[in-house]
Amino acid sequence: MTVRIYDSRQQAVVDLQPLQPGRVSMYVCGPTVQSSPHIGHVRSAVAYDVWRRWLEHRGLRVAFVRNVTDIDDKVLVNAVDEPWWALAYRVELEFSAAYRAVGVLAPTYEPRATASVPEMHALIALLIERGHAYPALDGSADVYFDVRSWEAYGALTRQSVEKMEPAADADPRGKRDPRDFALWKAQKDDEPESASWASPWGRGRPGWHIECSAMARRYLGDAFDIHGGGLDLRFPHHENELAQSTAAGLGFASVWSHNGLVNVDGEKMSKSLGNSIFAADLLRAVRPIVARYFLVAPHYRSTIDLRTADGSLEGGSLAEAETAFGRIEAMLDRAARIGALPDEAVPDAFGAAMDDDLSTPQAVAVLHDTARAANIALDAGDDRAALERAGQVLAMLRVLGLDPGDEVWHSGQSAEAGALASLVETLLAERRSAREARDFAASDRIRDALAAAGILVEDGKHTTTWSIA
Ligand SMILES: Nc1ncnc2c1ncn2[C@@H]1O[C@H](COP(=O)(O)OP(=O)(O)OP(=O)(O)O)[C@@H](O)[C@H]1O
Ligand SMILES: [Zn+2]
Repeated sequence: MTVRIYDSRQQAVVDLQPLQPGRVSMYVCGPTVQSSPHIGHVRSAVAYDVWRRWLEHRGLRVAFVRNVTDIDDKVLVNAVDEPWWALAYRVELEFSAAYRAVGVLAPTYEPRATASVPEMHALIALLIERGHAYPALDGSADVYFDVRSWEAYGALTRQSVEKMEPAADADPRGKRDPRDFALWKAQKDDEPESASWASPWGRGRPGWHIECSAMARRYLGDAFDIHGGGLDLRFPHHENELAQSTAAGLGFASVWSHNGLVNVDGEKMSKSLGNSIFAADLLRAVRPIVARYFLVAPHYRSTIDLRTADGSLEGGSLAEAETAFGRIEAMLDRAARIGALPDEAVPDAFGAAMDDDLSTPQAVAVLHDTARAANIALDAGDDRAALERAGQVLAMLRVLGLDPGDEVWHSGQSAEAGALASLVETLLAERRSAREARDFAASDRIRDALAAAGILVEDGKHTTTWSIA
Protein backbone atom coordinates (compact mmCIF):
# COMPACT_ATOMS: atom_id res chain seq x y z
CA MET A 1 0.00 0.00 0.00
CA THR A 2 1.26 3.46 -0.87
CA VAL A 3 -0.32 6.75 -0.06
CA ARG A 4 -0.50 9.01 -3.08
CA ILE A 5 -0.70 12.79 -2.87
CA TYR A 6 -1.06 15.62 -5.36
CA ASP A 7 2.12 17.71 -5.58
CA SER A 8 1.36 21.25 -6.79
CA ARG A 9 4.94 21.68 -8.01
CA GLN A 10 4.90 18.64 -10.29
CA GLN A 11 1.19 19.13 -10.97
CA ALA A 12 0.68 15.40 -10.54
CA VAL A 13 -0.38 12.82 -8.00
CA VAL A 14 2.82 11.18 -6.70
CA ASP A 15 3.71 8.38 -4.29
CA LEU A 16 4.40 9.77 -0.85
CA GLN A 17 7.98 8.71 -0.13
CA PRO A 18 8.85 9.87 3.37
CA LEU A 19 12.43 11.04 3.89
CA GLN A 20 12.59 8.85 7.00
CA PRO A 21 10.81 5.52 6.64
CA GLY A 22 7.79 5.31 8.90
CA ARG A 23 7.65 9.03 9.63
CA VAL A 24 6.04 11.98 7.91
CA SER A 25 6.84 15.63 8.59
CA MET A 26 4.24 18.24 7.61
CA TYR A 27 4.23 22.02 7.80
CA VAL A 28 0.93 23.82 7.23
CA CYS A 29 0.61 27.60 7.01
CA GLY A 30 -1.51 28.71 9.92
CA PRO A 31 -3.48 31.89 10.37
CA THR A 32 -2.35 35.48 10.41
CA VAL A 33 -4.09 36.36 13.64
CA GLN A 34 -5.56 39.68 12.56
CA SER A 35 -9.33 39.03 12.62
CA SER A 36 -11.85 36.31 13.47
CA PRO A 37 -11.60 32.92 11.74
CA HIS A 38 -13.90 32.31 8.79
CA ILE A 39 -15.05 29.04 7.28
CA GLY A 40 -12.14 29.01 4.79
CA HIS A 41 -9.60 29.00 7.61
CA VAL A 42 -11.49 26.17 9.31
CA ARG A 43 -11.61 24.20 6.06
CA SER A 44 -7.85 24.42 5.63
CA ALA A 45 -7.23 23.18 9.17
CA VAL A 46 -9.74 20.34 8.77
CA ALA A 47 -8.23 19.25 5.42
CA TYR A 48 -4.76 18.77 6.90
CA ASP A 49 -6.20 17.27 10.08
CA VAL A 50 -7.76 14.53 7.93
CA TRP A 51 -4.43 14.05 6.08
CA ARG A 52 -2.68 13.67 9.38
CA ARG A 53 -5.23 11.22 10.77
CA TRP A 54 -5.09 9.13 7.58
CA LEU A 55 -1.29 8.94 7.57
CA GLU A 56 -1.37 7.93 11.22
CA HIS A 57 -4.01 5.32 10.42
CA ARG A 58 -1.56 3.89 7.87
CA GLY A 59 0.97 3.48 10.66
CA LEU A 60 3.13 6.53 9.95
CA ARG A 61 4.35 8.75 12.77
CA VAL A 62 3.40 12.29 11.84
CA ALA A 63 5.16 15.44 13.02
CA PHE A 64 2.60 18.12 12.29
CA VAL A 65 3.46 21.82 12.52
CA ARG A 66 0.96 24.61 12.01
CA ASN A 67 2.27 28.08 12.80
CA VAL A 68 0.66 31.25 14.09
CA THR A 69 1.66 34.40 12.20
CA ASP A 70 1.40 36.82 15.10
CA ILE A 71 3.38 39.70 13.61
CA ASP A 72 2.46 41.09 10.23
CA ASP A 73 1.37 44.37 8.61
CA LYS A 74 -2.28 43.33 8.93
CA VAL A 75 -1.96 42.65 12.67
CA LEU A 76 -0.41 46.11 13.21
CA VAL A 77 -3.06 47.84 11.10
CA ASN A 78 -5.97 46.12 12.86
CA ALA A 79 -4.70 46.80 16.40
CA VAL A 80 -6.23 50.24 16.87
CA ASP A 81 -7.20 50.56 20.51
CA GLU A 82 -5.01 47.84 21.96
CA PRO A 83 -1.42 46.68 21.59
CA TRP A 84 -0.82 44.50 18.51
CA TRP A 85 0.17 41.54 20.67
CA ALA A 86 -3.10 41.71 22.60
CA LEU A 87 -5.08 41.58 19.35
CA ALA A 88 -2.89 38.75 18.05
CA TYR A 89 -3.39 36.65 21.16
CA ARG A 90 -7.14 37.26 21.36
CA VAL A 91 -7.56 36.24 17.73
CA GLU A 92 -5.26 33.23 18.24
CA LEU A 93 -7.60 32.05 21.02
CA GLU A 94 -10.57 32.41 18.66
CA PHE A 95 -8.80 30.28 16.06
CA SER A 96 -7.88 27.65 18.64
CA ALA A 97 -11.50 27.53 19.83
CA ALA A 98 -12.85 27.20 16.29
CA TYR A 99 -10.34 24.45 15.41
CA ARG A 100 -11.13 22.55 18.59
CA ALA A 101 -14.86 22.92 18.08
CA VAL A 102 -14.70 21.00 14.78
CA GLY A 103 -12.40 18.32 16.17
CA VAL A 104 -9.07 19.44 14.70
CA LEU A 105 -6.30 17.79 16.73
CA ALA A 106 -3.71 20.07 18.33
CA PRO A 107 -0.59 20.20 16.15
CA THR A 108 2.57 18.47 17.36
CA TYR A 109 4.06 21.99 17.48
CA GLU A 110 2.29 25.30 17.03
CA PRO A 111 5.02 27.96 16.87
CA ARG A 112 4.37 31.70 16.94
CA ALA A 113 6.46 33.65 14.47
CA THR A 114 7.64 36.11 17.14
CA ALA A 115 9.38 33.28 19.00
CA SER A 116 11.65 32.38 16.08
CA VAL A 117 13.19 35.74 15.13
CA PRO A 118 16.80 34.53 15.71
CA GLU A 119 16.15 31.61 13.33
CA MET A 120 14.86 34.09 10.74
CA HIS A 121 18.03 36.19 11.17
CA ALA A 122 20.17 33.10 10.62
CA LEU A 123 18.35 32.27 7.39
CA ILE A 124 18.57 35.85 6.09
CA ALA A 125 22.30 35.98 6.92
CA LEU A 126 22.80 32.72 5.03
CA LEU A 127 21.01 34.13 2.00
CA ILE A 128 23.14 37.29 2.03
CA GLU A 129 26.31 35.19 2.35
CA ARG A 130 25.27 33.05 -0.62
CA GLY A 131 24.54 36.11 -2.75
CA HIS A 132 20.76 35.75 -2.88
CA ALA A 133 19.77 38.63 -0.59
CA TYR A 134 21.00 42.17 0.04
CA PRO A 135 20.41 45.06 2.45
CA ALA A 136 18.28 47.82 0.87
CA LEU A 137 20.10 50.05 -1.61
CA ASP A 138 18.68 53.17 0.06
CA GLY A 139 20.42 52.43 3.36
CA SER A 140 17.27 51.49 5.31
CA ALA A 141 17.15 48.34 7.45
CA ASP A 142 15.13 46.48 4.80
CA VAL A 143 16.64 43.29 3.40
CA TYR A 144 15.44 41.86 0.09
CA PHE A 145 15.59 38.53 -1.67
CA ASP A 146 17.27 38.97 -5.04
CA VAL A 147 14.92 37.16 -7.44
CA ARG A 148 17.28 37.62 -10.40
CA SER A 149 20.01 35.74 -8.54
CA TRP A 150 17.89 32.59 -8.30
CA GLU A 151 17.19 30.97 -11.60
CA ALA A 152 14.56 28.62 -10.24
CA TYR A 153 12.41 31.53 -8.99
CA GLY A 154 8.87 30.90 -10.25
CA ALA A 155 9.25 27.09 -10.31
CA LEU A 156 6.30 26.38 -8.03
CA THR A 157 3.77 28.35 -10.06
CA ARG A 158 5.57 27.97 -13.41
CA GLN A 159 5.91 31.65 -14.07
CA SER A 160 8.81 33.51 -15.59
CA VAL A 161 10.11 36.42 -13.54
CA GLU A 162 9.45 38.83 -16.41
CA LYS A 163 5.73 38.22 -16.24
CA MET A 164 5.41 38.64 -12.47
CA GLU A 165 3.90 41.65 -10.76
CA PRO A 166 6.18 43.77 -8.55
CA ALA A 167 6.24 42.60 -4.92
CA ALA A 168 3.90 44.67 -2.78
CA ASP A 169 6.26 45.43 0.07
CA ALA A 170 8.24 48.58 0.75
CA ASP A 171 9.90 51.24 -1.29
CA PRO A 172 11.01 50.13 -4.76
CA ARG A 173 13.96 52.55 -4.49
CA GLY A 174 15.66 50.18 -2.10
CA LYS A 175 15.38 47.22 -4.50
CA ARG A 176 17.46 45.88 -7.35
CA ASP A 177 14.30 44.57 -9.02
CA PRO A 178 10.70 45.56 -8.24
CA ARG A 179 9.87 41.86 -7.80
CA ASP A 180 12.41 41.46 -5.00
CA PHE A 181 10.51 40.74 -1.80
CA ALA A 182 11.30 41.72 1.78
CA LEU A 183 12.98 39.30 4.16
CA TRP A 184 13.40 41.95 6.84
CA LYS A 185 11.32 45.12 7.10
CA ALA A 186 12.74 48.27 8.68
CA GLN A 187 10.73 49.65 11.59
CA LYS A 188 8.57 52.54 10.39
CA ASP A 189 8.24 55.80 12.32
CA ASP A 190 4.62 55.21 13.28
CA GLU A 191 5.14 51.63 14.41
CA PRO A 192 5.44 50.72 18.10
CA GLU A 193 8.85 49.78 19.49
CA SER A 194 7.38 46.45 20.65
CA ALA A 195 6.77 45.47 17.01
CA SER A 196 10.44 45.57 16.07
CA TRP A 197 13.53 43.55 16.90
CA ALA A 198 17.22 44.41 16.76
CA SER A 199 19.01 42.78 13.82
CA PRO A 200 22.38 42.98 12.05
CA TRP A 201 20.62 45.26 9.49
CA GLY A 202 18.84 47.54 11.95
CA ARG A 203 15.58 47.43 13.90
CA GLY A 204 12.67 45.87 12.12
CA ARG A 205 10.50 42.81 11.78
CA PRO A 206 10.49 39.72 9.59
CA GLY A 207 8.68 39.41 6.26
CA TRP A 208 5.83 36.88 6.22
CA HIS A 209 7.55 34.42 3.87
CA ILE A 210 10.80 34.11 5.84
CA GLU A 211 8.75 33.41 8.98
CA CYS A 212 7.40 30.17 7.56
CA SER A 213 10.73 29.10 6.03
CA ALA A 214 12.46 29.59 9.38
CA MET A 215 9.76 27.90 11.48
CA ALA A 216 9.55 24.89 9.16
CA ARG A 217 13.33 24.50 9.35
CA ARG A 218 13.44 24.93 13.11
CA TYR A 219 10.77 22.34 13.87
CA LEU A 220 11.13 19.87 11.00
CA GLY A 221 14.71 20.27 9.80
CA ASP A 222 16.32 21.41 6.53
CA ALA A 223 14.20 18.96 4.53
CA PHE A 224 10.74 17.63 5.29
CA ASP A 225 7.92 15.79 3.54
CA ILE A 226 4.81 17.91 2.99
CA HIS A 227 4.18 21.65 2.92
CA GLY A 228 0.48 22.58 2.98
CA GLY A 229 -1.81 25.60 2.94
CA GLY A 230 -4.70 27.13 1.04
CA LEU A 231 -4.59 27.62 -2.70
CA ASP A 232 -4.55 31.38 -2.14
CA LEU A 233 -1.04 31.02 -0.70
CA ARG A 234 0.62 29.41 -3.72
CA PHE A 235 1.77 32.75 -4.98
CA PRO A 236 3.56 34.73 -3.74
CA HIS A 237 3.80 33.16 -0.28
CA HIS A 238 4.79 29.60 -1.16
CA GLU A 239 6.77 30.56 -4.24
CA ASN A 240 8.83 32.83 -2.01
CA GLU A 241 9.20 30.29 0.77
CA LEU A 242 10.49 27.78 -1.77
CA ALA A 243 12.93 30.25 -3.34
CA GLN A 244 14.37 31.43 -0.03
CA SER A 245 14.78 28.01 1.47
CA THR A 246 16.31 26.34 -1.56
CA ALA A 247 18.56 29.34 -2.30
CA ALA A 248 19.80 28.97 1.29
CA GLY A 249 20.81 25.41 0.39
CA LEU A 250 18.00 23.62 2.22
CA GLY A 251 16.09 20.69 0.75
CA PHE A 252 12.82 22.08 2.14
CA ALA A 253 9.51 20.38 1.20
CA SER A 254 9.30 17.26 -1.00
CA VAL A 255 5.61 17.79 -1.74
CA TRP A 256 3.61 21.05 -1.99
CA SER A 257 -0.04 20.59 -1.16
CA HIS A 258 -2.92 23.07 -1.41
CA ASN A 259 -6.47 22.89 -0.15
CA GLY A 260 -9.26 24.41 -2.24
CA LEU A 261 -11.06 27.54 -1.14
CA VAL A 262 -14.53 28.03 0.28
CA ASN A 263 -16.85 30.28 -1.72
CA VAL A 264 -20.29 31.48 -0.66
CA ASP A 265 -23.14 31.29 -3.16
CA GLY A 266 -20.63 31.15 -5.98
CA GLU A 267 -18.65 34.17 -4.84
CA LYS A 268 -15.27 34.50 -3.21
CA MET A 269 -15.59 35.51 0.44
CA SER A 270 -14.31 39.00 0.88
CA LYS A 271 -14.45 41.88 3.28
CA SER A 272 -15.69 44.24 0.58
CA LEU A 273 -18.61 41.98 -0.37
CA GLY A 274 -19.34 41.47 3.31
CA ASN A 275 -20.23 37.83 2.60
CA SER A 276 -17.74 36.14 4.91
CA ILE A 277 -19.11 33.24 6.93
CA PHE A 278 -17.24 33.28 10.21
CA ALA A 279 -16.54 30.17 12.25
CA ALA A 280 -18.99 31.52 14.80
CA ASP A 281 -21.74 31.78 12.14
CA LEU A 282 -21.06 28.23 11.02
CA LEU A 283 -21.15 26.85 14.56
CA ARG A 284 -24.36 28.69 15.30
CA ALA A 285 -26.02 27.27 12.18
CA VAL A 286 -25.17 23.57 12.58
CA ARG A 287 -23.82 21.17 15.14
CA PRO A 288 -19.98 21.17 15.09
CA ILE A 289 -19.85 17.53 13.95
CA VAL A 290 -22.08 18.39 10.98
CA ALA A 291 -19.87 21.39 10.17
CA ARG A 292 -16.92 19.00 10.06
CA TYR A 293 -18.83 16.51 7.89
CA PHE A 294 -19.70 19.35 5.51
CA LEU A 295 -16.00 20.25 5.18
CA VAL A 296 -14.68 16.68 4.98
CA ALA A 297 -17.08 15.21 2.41
CA PRO A 298 -15.87 17.15 -0.68
CA HIS A 299 -12.34 16.51 -1.97
CA TYR A 300 -9.82 18.70 -0.13
CA ARG A 301 -8.56 20.19 -3.40
CA SER A 302 -11.95 21.13 -4.79
CA THR A 303 -13.66 24.45 -4.19
CA ILE A 304 -16.47 24.19 -1.67
CA ASP A 305 -19.39 26.39 -2.59
CA LEU A 306 -21.48 27.00 0.50
CA ARG A 307 -25.03 27.64 -0.71
CA THR A 308 -27.24 29.63 1.62
CA ALA A 309 -31.03 29.85 1.47
CA ASP A 310 -31.38 33.50 0.47
CA GLY A 311 -28.52 34.45 2.72
CA SER A 312 -29.59 32.22 5.60
CA LEU A 313 -27.35 29.35 6.69
CA GLU A 314 -30.35 27.46 8.05
CA GLY A 315 -31.20 26.09 4.61
CA GLY A 316 -28.92 25.32 1.69
CA SER A 317 -25.85 23.10 1.83
CA LEU A 318 -25.51 22.98 5.60
CA ALA A 319 -29.07 21.64 5.90
CA GLU A 320 -28.20 18.96 3.33
CA ALA A 321 -25.13 18.02 5.37
CA GLU A 322 -27.30 17.74 8.48
CA THR A 323 -29.66 15.37 6.65
CA ALA A 324 -26.85 13.22 5.22
CA PHE A 325 -24.92 12.94 8.47
CA GLY A 326 -28.15 12.47 10.42
CA ARG A 327 -28.83 9.29 8.42
CA ILE A 328 -25.51 7.82 9.57
CA GLU A 329 -26.17 8.77 13.18
CA ALA A 330 -29.68 7.30 13.06
CA MET A 331 -28.30 3.98 11.79
CA LEU A 332 -25.67 3.90 14.56
CA ASP A 333 -28.35 4.55 17.18
CA ARG A 334 -30.51 1.79 15.75
CA ALA A 335 -27.62 -0.68 15.69
CA ALA A 336 -26.48 0.24 19.19
CA ARG A 337 -29.90 -0.76 20.51
CA ILE A 338 -29.31 -4.39 19.51
CA GLY A 339 -25.77 -4.68 20.86
CA ALA A 340 -22.26 -3.24 21.26
CA LEU A 341 -20.62 -2.37 17.95
CA PRO A 342 -17.63 -4.62 17.23
CA ASP A 343 -14.20 -3.21 16.38
CA GLU A 344 -13.91 -3.50 12.62
CA ALA A 345 -11.32 -2.47 10.07
CA VAL A 346 -12.25 0.12 7.47
CA PRO A 347 -13.49 -1.48 4.20
CA ASP A 348 -10.80 -1.88 1.52
CA ALA A 349 -12.66 0.42 -0.86
CA PHE A 350 -12.56 3.15 1.77
CA GLY A 351 -8.81 2.64 2.30
CA ALA A 352 -8.13 2.65 -1.43
CA ALA A 353 -10.01 5.94 -1.84
CA MET A 354 -8.17 7.58 1.04
CA ASP A 355 -4.79 6.33 -0.24
CA ASP A 356 -5.58 7.93 -3.57
CA ASP A 357 -4.87 11.57 -2.70
CA LEU A 358 -7.37 11.51 0.15
CA SER A 359 -10.40 11.01 -2.09
CA THR A 360 -13.03 11.66 0.56
CA PRO A 361 -15.98 11.86 -1.89
CA GLN A 362 -15.40 8.17 -2.77
CA ALA A 363 -14.60 7.31 0.84
CA VAL A 364 -17.78 9.01 2.06
CA ALA A 365 -19.75 7.13 -0.61
CA VAL A 366 -18.44 3.87 0.91
CA LEU A 367 -19.49 5.18 4.32
CA HIS A 368 -23.06 5.76 3.14
CA ASP A 369 -23.23 2.47 1.23
CA THR A 370 -22.12 0.60 4.34
CA ALA A 371 -24.65 2.45 6.49
CA ARG A 372 -27.38 1.54 3.99
CA ALA A 373 -26.31 -2.10 4.09
CA ALA A 374 -26.48 -2.01 7.89
CA ASN A 375 -30.02 -0.63 7.74
CA ILE A 376 -31.06 -3.37 5.31
CA ALA A 377 -29.60 -6.01 7.64
CA LEU A 378 -31.43 -4.42 10.59
CA ASP A 379 -34.70 -4.48 8.63
CA ALA A 380 -34.11 -8.15 7.85
CA GLY A 381 -33.35 -8.95 11.50
CA ASP A 382 -29.82 -10.09 10.64
CA ASP A 383 -28.19 -8.71 13.80
CA ARG A 384 -24.73 -10.13 13.18
CA ALA A 385 -24.41 -8.58 9.72
CA ALA A 386 -25.95 -5.33 10.96
CA LEU A 387 -23.48 -4.99 13.82
CA GLU A 388 -20.54 -5.81 11.59
CA ARG A 389 -21.55 -3.13 9.08
CA ALA A 390 -22.22 -0.62 11.83
CA GLY A 391 -18.78 -1.39 13.27
CA GLN A 392 -17.23 -0.64 9.88
CA VAL A 393 -19.10 2.64 9.69
CA LEU A 394 -17.75 3.58 13.11
CA ALA A 395 -14.19 2.70 12.05
CA MET A 396 -14.50 4.98 9.01
CA LEU A 397 -15.99 7.79 11.08
CA ARG A 398 -13.12 7.52 13.57
CA VAL A 399 -10.52 7.96 10.85
CA LEU A 400 -12.34 11.02 9.53
CA GLY A 401 -12.61 12.53 13.02
CA LEU A 402 -16.40 12.16 12.87
CA ASP A 403 -17.13 9.62 15.62
CA PRO A 404 -20.32 10.92 17.26
CA GLY A 405 -19.23 9.30 20.53
CA ASP A 406 -15.93 11.21 20.62
CA GLU A 407 -15.72 13.34 23.76
CA VAL A 408 -14.81 16.35 21.65
CA TRP A 409 -18.47 16.70 20.65
CA HIS A 410 -19.71 16.29 24.19
CA SER A 411 -17.41 18.06 26.62
CA GLY A 412 -18.67 21.62 26.98
CA GLN A 413 -15.08 22.77 27.00
CA SER A 414 -14.48 21.84 23.39
CA ALA A 415 -17.71 22.28 21.50
CA GLU A 416 -20.19 24.52 23.32
CA ALA A 417 -17.62 26.63 25.16
CA GLY A 418 -15.63 27.00 21.95
CA ALA A 419 -18.70 28.11 20.07
CA LEU A 420 -19.69 30.50 22.87
CA ALA A 421 -16.22 32.05 22.99
CA SER A 422 -16.30 32.56 19.23
CA LEU A 423 -19.69 34.24 19.41
CA VAL A 424 -18.75 36.55 22.25
CA GLU A 425 -15.48 37.51 20.56
CA THR A 426 -17.34 38.33 17.36
CA LEU A 427 -19.81 40.54 19.23
CA LEU A 428 -16.99 42.27 21.09
CA ALA A 429 -15.24 42.94 17.79
CA GLU A 430 -18.46 44.49 16.45
CA ARG A 431 -18.75 46.58 19.59
CA ARG A 432 -15.17 47.79 19.14
CA SER A 433 -15.92 48.86 15.56
CA ALA A 434 -19.08 50.64 16.74
CA ARG A 435 -17.09 52.53 19.34
CA GLU A 436 -14.44 53.47 16.81
CA ALA A 437 -17.23 54.83 14.63
CA ARG A 438 -18.50 56.69 17.76
CA ASP A 439 -21.79 54.80 17.47
CA PHE A 440 -22.19 54.46 21.23
CA ALA A 441 -25.83 53.45 21.01
CA ALA A 442 -24.87 50.36 18.98
CA SER A 443 -21.97 49.62 21.29
CA ASP A 444 -24.26 49.81 24.37
CA ARG A 445 -26.84 47.59 22.69
CA ILE A 446 -24.22 44.87 22.20
CA ARG A 447 -23.06 45.22 25.81
CA ASP A 448 -26.67 45.01 27.06
CA ALA A 449 -27.43 41.97 24.90
CA LEU A 450 -24.37 40.22 26.34
CA ALA A 451 -25.38 41.22 29.87
CA ALA A 452 -28.88 39.86 29.28
CA ALA A 453 -27.27 36.55 28.28
CA GLY A 454 -25.32 36.59 31.54
CA ILE A 455 -22.01 37.68 30.07
CA LEU A 456 -20.10 40.39 31.92
CA VAL A 457 -17.91 42.66 29.82
CA GLU A 458 -15.09 44.61 31.43
CA ASP A 459 -13.12 47.28 29.61
CA GLY A 460 -9.50 47.70 30.62
CA LYS A 461 -7.11 50.34 29.35
CA HIS A 462 -6.10 48.32 26.28
CA THR A 463 -8.18 45.19 26.33
CA THR A 464 -11.69 44.01 26.95
CA THR A 465 -12.29 40.86 28.93
CA TRP A 466 -15.47 38.90 29.47
CA SER A 467 -16.75 36.31 31.87
CA ILE A 468 -19.94 34.46 32.62
CA ALA A 469 -21.68 36.25 35.50
N1 LIG B 1 -11.47 31.08 1.62
C1 LIG B 1 -10.58 30.16 2.00
N2 LIG B 1 -10.79 28.86 1.74
C2 LIG B 1 -9.93 27.89 2.14
N3 LIG B 1 -8.78 28.15 2.82
C3 LIG B 1 -8.50 29.43 3.12
C4 LIG B 1 -9.38 30.51 2.73
N4 LIG B 1 -8.83 31.67 3.17
C5 LIG B 1 -7.70 31.34 3.82
N5 LIG B 1 -7.47 30.00 3.79
C6 LIG B 1 -6.34 29.27 4.37
O1 LIG B 1 -6.33 29.36 5.79
C7 LIG B 1 -4.98 29.36 6.29
C8 LIG B 1 -4.73 30.56 7.19
O2 LIG B 1 -4.90 31.69 6.38
P1 LIG B 1 -4.33 33.16 6.47
O3 LIG B 1 -4.55 33.73 7.82
O4 LIG B 1 -3.03 33.25 5.82
O5 LIG B 1 -5.50 33.68 5.55
P2 LIG B 1 -5.69 34.87 4.62
O6 LIG B 1 -5.49 34.37 3.24
O7 LIG B 1 -4.92 36.00 5.18
O8 LIG B 1 -7.24 35.00 4.91
P3 LIG B 1 -8.16 36.26 4.87
O9 LIG B 1 -7.39 37.29 4.09
O10 LIG B 1 -9.38 35.74 4.23
O11 LIG B 1 -8.33 36.59 6.33
C9 LIG B 1 -4.09 29.38 5.05
O12 LIG B 1 -3.63 28.06 4.78
C10 LIG B 1 -5.02 29.88 3.97
O13 LIG B 1 -4.60 29.49 2.70
ZN1 LIG C 1 3.34 30.15 5.40
